[in-house]
Amino acid sequence: MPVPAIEITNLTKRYGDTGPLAVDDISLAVEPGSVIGFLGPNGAGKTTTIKILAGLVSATSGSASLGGFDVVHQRAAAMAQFGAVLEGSRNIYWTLSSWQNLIYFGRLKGLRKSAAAARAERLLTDLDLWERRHEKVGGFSRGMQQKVAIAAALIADPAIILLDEPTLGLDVAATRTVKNWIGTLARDEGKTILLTTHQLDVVEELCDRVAVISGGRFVTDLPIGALLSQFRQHDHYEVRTEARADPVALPDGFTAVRGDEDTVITGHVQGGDDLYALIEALRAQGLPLRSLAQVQPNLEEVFLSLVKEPVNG
Ligand SMILES: Nc1ncnc2c1ncn2[C@@H]1O[C@H](COP(=O)(O)OP(=O)(O)OP(=O)(O)O)[C@@H](O)[C@H]1O
Repeated sequence: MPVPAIEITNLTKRYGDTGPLAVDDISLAVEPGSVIGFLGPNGAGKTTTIKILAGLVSATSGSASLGGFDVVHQRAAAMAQFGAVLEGSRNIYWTLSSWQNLIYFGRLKGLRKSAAAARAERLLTDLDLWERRHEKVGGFSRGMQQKVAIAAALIADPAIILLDEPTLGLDVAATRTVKNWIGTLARDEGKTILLTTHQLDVVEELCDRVAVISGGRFVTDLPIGALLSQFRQHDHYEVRTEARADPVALPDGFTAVRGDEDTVITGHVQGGDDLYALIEALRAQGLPLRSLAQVQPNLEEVFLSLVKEPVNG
């Protein structure tokens, strides 16, 4: 791999002298131009890790670097590598307009006024905010404010973008806009993006790779396809038959739920024999086979089983 865009080595964080480990010896190397989803339940250590990368929290031990620059020992160079939108913190000034915010953050990042203005125009146009650039951000909807926050993080055109819950609290339309925009930044502009989210459809759509953290430790770190295929070793089938008052007798491993129209039977099938046994059982009870489909787990199912039962990454 070329120099990783984001590198974390044996990183540990304990808040206070006696608190539990919020981050417990994690290591990660993210290839330039990739999008990595950082997933985990509440309190898993995601925000702490991002704050260490952003230079806002100091690590207890281990190291972190951005674009090859150590966030502690080469702080200025490391800080110039990224833009961040952090969860729950107000990343922009609500009493200023989006235009004023972007110029302010551009100047703060060391841009000349003309460069900041050119970049702000492009970002606000891309995000459909150009017409309203002189309105105060405080009067914007949550989705528009989030778009301005992301634009502010991108004002100096950083190579690395850290996004903590970028779609939190957004409605469907605003989520779609932000999601599309993250996709464009990754695909067309080659940015390296690390994002945390509890919205797994966001991860499934945008990420090349997923690292799942639980209790401060990585549970797994895999390309998204590999992660899903771990759960496809056994085919999961859904079979529909008619809804009857009597319970349906099923071979082991299958469960039935009776709806108004159909009875839906689901189960993991480890070979053709399992499926034949089910079909034979239905036939013996005079139940017609209305449909038979192979169903794939979605990322949410995968994530929940990872947190419950670790697999090797
Ligand atoms: N400033 C702090 N002082 C003390 N403990 C903290 C502090 N910030 C976080 N923690 C603790 O560190 C652990 C990890 O928290 P962190 O915010 O990193 O998790 P997270 O994965 O981002 O969770 P969420 O999905 O809820 O945002 C938690 O046990 C949390 O209570």
